[in-house]
Amino acid sequence: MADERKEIISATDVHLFYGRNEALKGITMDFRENEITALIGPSGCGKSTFLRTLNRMNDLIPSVTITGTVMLHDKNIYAPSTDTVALRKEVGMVFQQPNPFPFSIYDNVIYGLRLAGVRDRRILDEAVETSLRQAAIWDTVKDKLSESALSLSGGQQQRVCIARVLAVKPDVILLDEPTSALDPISSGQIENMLLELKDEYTIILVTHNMQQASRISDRTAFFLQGDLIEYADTRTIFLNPKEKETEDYISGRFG
Ligand SMILES: Nc1ncnc2c1ncn2[C@@H]1O[C@H](COP(=O)(O)OP(=O)(O)OP(=O)(O)O)[C@@H](O)[C@H]1O
Repeated sequence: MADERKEIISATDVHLFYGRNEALKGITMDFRENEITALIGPSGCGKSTFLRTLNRMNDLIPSVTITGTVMLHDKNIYAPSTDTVALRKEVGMVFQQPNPFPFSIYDNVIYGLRLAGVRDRRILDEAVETSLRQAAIWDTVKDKLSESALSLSGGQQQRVCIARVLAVKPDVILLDEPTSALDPISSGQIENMLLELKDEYTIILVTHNMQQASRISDRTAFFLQGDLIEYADTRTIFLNPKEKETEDYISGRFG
C-alpha cells in the first residue's frame, strides 16, 4: 500500500527568493521512497526552482536566499555541515536537454565514479554495464562504448545521462522535464524506464505533460505562483481535485 511507504525527503516551509522576487512561498511537502512524484503547474510557478532546492542546485545562483528545511532521511540538507558534492550524488539530477559530455559513452557513464577516485577497471566496467542496462540502453550501445556520446540520438543521449546519474547510486533522482526535448517514442521509452527504476529509486519529476504525469506518477503536486496548491495521489488530482485552480489547470483552462 502506498501509504505505508517511508518518507525519504521532507520539505518544510521552504521559501526561496531570487533577489527580492519570492519564487517559493513556503512549500511543505514530503516524498516517499520508491514512488514517482510529478510536479506540475504553469510556466514560472516555481516547479524547477523547488526541484533544485532538493539537492541544493540553487546554491549555484548568486542572488538566491532560501529558508526552511529539507530533510533527506534524517538530515537537514541545508545544515552548514552538508557536503553538497556528496548530497548531489545521493540526490542526482537529469535536465531537460540531454547534456552528455563530449567524451565516449563509457567515459560519460563513469564520470562521477572517476571523480570519486574509482580506478579499478573491473568495477568501472561493471558500473557501466549495470547503469546502461538500468537506463534501458545497454543493447543499443554495448558494441560502441568508445564512441562519442554526442553521436547518439537525443533520446539515447538522455538515457546515457540517466545512466551517468545511476552509476553513482543515488537514492533520489530529480528530473526536470526530461522528455520535453524528445520525440514521443523516445519519451515513451524513458517513461517505461522510470517505471522500472522506481523499484530501486525515488523519482521526482517536473513535467508539463499531463498525460505523462497521469501515466507514470504515484503522487502529483500542483504549483501555482510559488505556492503548492494541492498534493495528492495522482488519480485524485486528475479525477477528483479538491481545489478549483487544480481543476482549471488540469482541464486546460489556463497554463
Ligand atoms: N536563475 C534565476 N534568476 C532569477 N529568477 C529566476 C531564476 N530562475 C527562475 N526564476 C524565476 O522564478 C520563478 C519560478 O521559475 P521556475 O523556473 O522555477 O518555474 P517553472 O514552474 O519551473 O517554469 P517552467 O515550467 O517555465 O520551467 C519565475 O518567476 C522565474 O522567472
